[in-house]
Amino acid sequence: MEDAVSENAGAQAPLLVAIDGPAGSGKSSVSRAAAERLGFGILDTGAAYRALAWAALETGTDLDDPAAVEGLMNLWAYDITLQGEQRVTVGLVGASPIDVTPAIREHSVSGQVSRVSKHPAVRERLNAMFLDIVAGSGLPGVVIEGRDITTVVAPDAPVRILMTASPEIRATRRAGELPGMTHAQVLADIEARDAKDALVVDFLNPAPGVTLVDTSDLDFEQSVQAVIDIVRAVQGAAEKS
Ligand SMILES: Nc1ncnc2c1ncn2[C@@H]1O[C@H](COP(=O)(O)OP(=O)(O)O)[C@@H](O)[C@H]1O
Ligand SMILES: Nc1ccn([C@@H]2O[C@H](COP(=O)(O)OP(=O)(O)O)[C@@H](O)[C@H]2O)c(=O)n1
Repeated sequence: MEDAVSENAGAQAPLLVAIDGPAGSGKSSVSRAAAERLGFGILDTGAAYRALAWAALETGTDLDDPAAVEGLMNLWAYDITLQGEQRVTVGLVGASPIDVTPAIREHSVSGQVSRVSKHPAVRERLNAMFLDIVAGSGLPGVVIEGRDITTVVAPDAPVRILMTASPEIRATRRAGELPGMTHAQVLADIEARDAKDALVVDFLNPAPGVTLVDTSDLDFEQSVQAVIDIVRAVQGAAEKS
């Protein structure tokens, strides 16, 4: 990572587009489509928390023990693609990197991620890693999406968006992706995870200066366009000044 940063030391910093929001609001899919059309990269920060939880489960690390999780972070090498199909790899000392792209989306991991993401020291280290990845990307812009991106990770990003939707709508969207589960089960899962995550970060109310995009009544295309319009407006204003 350090090599990548120094190689790009002379390059202009990428335009940062920070997007927060709860599960099922459209953060990942809408951010990805908007980034592709803008020619930007996309950094899915949740994937790192998922990969860390996966690595902890894999190595028998106690997910509730911050020191143990930090110890694990000293031993892992994490990599994620910013463009094209998403690929996530984790290398643990002494082992070759493993492609964990599908594994980190499994229910067995999703249900455990909040246990590692609740530790402030772990968040701090991952947040620093996210900024390194963006700085070393060499891209004209990067959309970075996750739970506390607009407030903690990139509070100075030129574009900051909170993407929301009602819990019922979010559950309907997620249920469409999880054929084995009923709407009620998915809604219960989403509400439980919202409650746990909300103990650590407020991702339901926009901080000052953050633009709210409520996708409850927007279809996918309209949601992507809403993000692109906000980015273009900021780019236009920057060109004029
Ligand atoms: N505005 C929208 N209208 C309809 N479906 C949407 C919309 N935004 C996202 N989706 C769909 O909802 C599901 C969840 O979206 P996703 O991007 O994974 O949400 P998040 O990253 O916030 O958890 C996906 O299947 C996605 O295609
Ligand atoms: N910036 C972030 C991103 C994810 N996370 C944690 O990682 C989990 C998975 O994130 P995700 O973005 O993949 O989850 P979804 O919103 O896509 O379901 C969340 O439930 C949070 O516990 C976080 O704490 N901070």
